[in-house]
Order: sequence, then structure tokens, then C-alpha cells
Amino acid sequence: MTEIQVEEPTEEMRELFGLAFAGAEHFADMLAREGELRGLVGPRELPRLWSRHIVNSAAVVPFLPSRGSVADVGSGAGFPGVVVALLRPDLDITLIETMERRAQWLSDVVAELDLDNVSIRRARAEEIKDRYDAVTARAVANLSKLVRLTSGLLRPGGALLALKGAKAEAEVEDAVYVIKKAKLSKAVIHEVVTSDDDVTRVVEVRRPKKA
Ligand SMILES: C[S@@+](CC[C@H](N)C(=O)[O-])C[C@H]1O[C@@H](n2cnc3c(N)ncnc32)[C@H](O)[C@@H]1O
Repeated sequence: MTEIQVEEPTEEMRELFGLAFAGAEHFADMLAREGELRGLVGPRELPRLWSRHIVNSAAVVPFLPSRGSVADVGSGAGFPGVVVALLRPDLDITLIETMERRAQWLSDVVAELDLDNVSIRRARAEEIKDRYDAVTARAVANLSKLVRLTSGLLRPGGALLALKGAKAEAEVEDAVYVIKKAKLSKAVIHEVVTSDDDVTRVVEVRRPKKA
């Protein structure tokens, strides 16, 4: 098997990850070794693994709760859930993934990185009855669908934090009715500058503390 060259992390990326850098590098190595073979990332993604996936996932971290539980819905290869778990070892993280093969990969990552704050649920988000202080998601569905899939997972005061690209504003406009129907607060878009001056949007939709 040929190993595809993974992007070298920059000094800023090392600083961003701080104490979690070794874990993030280990995760990147696992993806470089097995990601393509296990159908998790395309070969074109590996040369931009850090900037497009790892650093992009970290954009959600400033909006996480100060303590409590987080569910990452549709984690796939581990974005943003594994990155969140590395950067916030104090939070209780659940990675929810419906595909058996991907859930197995996530279990392997958790074991190899020794992430004792993470559990895996192989299930569809909408089947889960537990409640969380925050739900993260990236590239799972448009905002309207995501709200339908995840609003039941939010505790009072809990926030859905969806990583979005340039279409965030349009998705928020389309989701106004679904958000209102789910009795959630108006969406807020946070713009986060990541590597190479890229801008990522974190869309935050909260369940009010009192209905
Ligand atoms: C396009 S991938 C994105 C994976 C990852 N979040 C990322 O950003 O690279 C979408 C993932 O969501 C999972 N998924 C889709 N609908 C889901 C649902 N209702 N509940 C749990 N997982 C779901 C799919 O199996 C897939 O692994």
C-alpha cells in the first residue's frame, strides 16, 4: 500500500492544539495509514488533512459549554468529534455514527488514542433518547434537516453547533420555520478565521432554558 503524503502542520497549528498536538498528529497518522483503505477520506483530502479537516473541526471549540456532555452527530472519520475530544478532555463526548464500518473506525481511533472521555453509539441520531449540553455536526445535512435530526438531543439550555461553509446564511434562512417549530432560539452565525485566512461558520441554535 502506498502512503499518501499528509500536509505538514504549521507552527500556528501546533500552537492551536497545544498539549493536544501529539494526539492530533497521531489521529492524522492513522488517517494517512488507513483512511483511504477504509473508505473514510479520499486521496485528495490527505494533502489538506490539517487545514481542511483538523483545523476546520477545531473552529467549533470556542462555542462549547464550559462543562458537561457533547454529542457529535455523523462523526464519519472523526470530524469534528475526535478533534473536540482531544482539545476538551474535560467534556464527556459521544460520537454518534450510523454506519457500522465508520463506527468501528471510531472505536479503533478512541482505543489507539486512549481517549477516555469518548464513547461511541452506532445509531441514527434520531433514535437516541439521551440529552446533551451541546450537539456538534459537520457535513451531515443542511440546517433544516439537521435541526429535525438533533433537536430532540438538546437539553434545556443546550446548543446545536453546526460547522458550515459559505452557504450558512442561506441555510439559516431556509431553516427559520423548522427552528421555530422545534421551539429553539433564533440561529446565530459565528464566523471563525481558520488556517490560510479561510472563514468557517459555526451556526448556533439553542434550546431555551425555559420553554
Ligand atoms: C459526509 S459524512 C461527514 C462525516 C464527518 N462529520 C466529516 O465532517 O467528515 C456524514 C456522516 O454522517 C453519518 N450520518 C448521516 N445521517 C446520520 C444520522 N441520522 N445519524 C447518525 N449518523 C448519520 C453518515 O453515515 C456519514 O458518516
